[in-house]
Amino acid sequence: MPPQAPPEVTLFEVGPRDGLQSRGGMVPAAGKIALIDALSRSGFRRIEATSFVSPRWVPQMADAAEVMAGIVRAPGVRYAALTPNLTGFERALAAGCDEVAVFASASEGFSRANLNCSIEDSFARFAPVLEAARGAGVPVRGYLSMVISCPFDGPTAPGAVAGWTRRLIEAGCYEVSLGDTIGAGTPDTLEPLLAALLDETPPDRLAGHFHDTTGRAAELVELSLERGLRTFDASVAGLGGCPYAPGARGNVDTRSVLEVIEAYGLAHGIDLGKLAEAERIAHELTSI
Ligand SMILES: CC(C)(COP(=O)([O-])OP(=O)([O-])OC[C@H]1O[C@@H](n2cnc3c(N)ncnc32)[C@H](O)[C@@H]1OP(=O)([O-])[O-])[C@@H](O)C(=O)NCCC(=O)NCCSC(=O)C[C@@](C)(O)CC(=O)[O-]
Repeated sequence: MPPQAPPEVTLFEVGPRDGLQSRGGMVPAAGKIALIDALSRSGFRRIEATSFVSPRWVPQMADAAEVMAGIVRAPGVRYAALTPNLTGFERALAAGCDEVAVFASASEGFSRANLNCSIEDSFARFAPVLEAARGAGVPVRGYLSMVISCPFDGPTAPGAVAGWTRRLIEAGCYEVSLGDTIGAGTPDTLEPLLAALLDETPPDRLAGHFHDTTGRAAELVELSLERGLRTFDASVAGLGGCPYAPGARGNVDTRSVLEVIEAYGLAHGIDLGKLAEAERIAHELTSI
């Protein structure tokens, strides 16, 4: 096979975490491990493997440590996990995660539903995570949910998203992933949001995290690419949803993001043949 060009766009594969966290049936750890290993073989360099959250809140991720212990760690791949508080960070560190993520909401309603606290209080919980991560040399990603609209609070003001994004970066996150958690976005609503964000934050500190509820996520990736973003979250076979966001559907399918990237003539570094094997496993797991 000819050598692939170095990636110009980074795919952050979130299927094993975002894709499997809200399934009614419990996917066994062995199935999650097989999926992550197939994604590693496909060429992803950033894979969100699991989350170290409360098992009372998200029982589907209770096996986080077992999953991390079982995967084959491919060289050059960063295996990431969500950590909402210091307990989560300590568990993730013990499990050998290469990076962690704190996750905030741009809307108060979802912050309370997902984290059981206000947005401001969630930042207070993240502070010790960021401090401990700095001490341990672990990079921290930030997520911001409901950047377009929230099922509890309605449309989100672009200025508020820009402000919380700045706060995450100032707190020490190397990048902020912009979550259209319920897939409400259209190019018309994303355009003013990106304008507000890019006024204060450079595009290389932002990632697009789109859900494909209305089938328009590919258009949002296109617009983001045109505005300079080069990192996108996506989920193998379009797995996904969020247990605390009514109406959230699957993340944008990884393959459809790759198609957009290719249409723009940009390199992504993923082997589409090997991705098919990961897709087969994803379909098998979701038929459980
Ligand atoms: C933040 C809390 C813990 C607050 O939950 P709480 O109930 O307010 O806090 P607590 O401190 O009282 O903890 C409750 C219980 O969980 C335990 N606990 C506490 N923390 C941990 C931990 N890290 N690991 C393991 N156990 C933990 C703690 O010890 C206690 O155990 P008990 O005494 O009842 O036996 C809870 O609300 C929580 O875990 N929320 C996570 C919800 C979640 O994972 N949602 C999905 C991910 S976000 C998402 O999908 C959106 C995203 C990122 O994809 C972007 C987008 O699309 O927008």
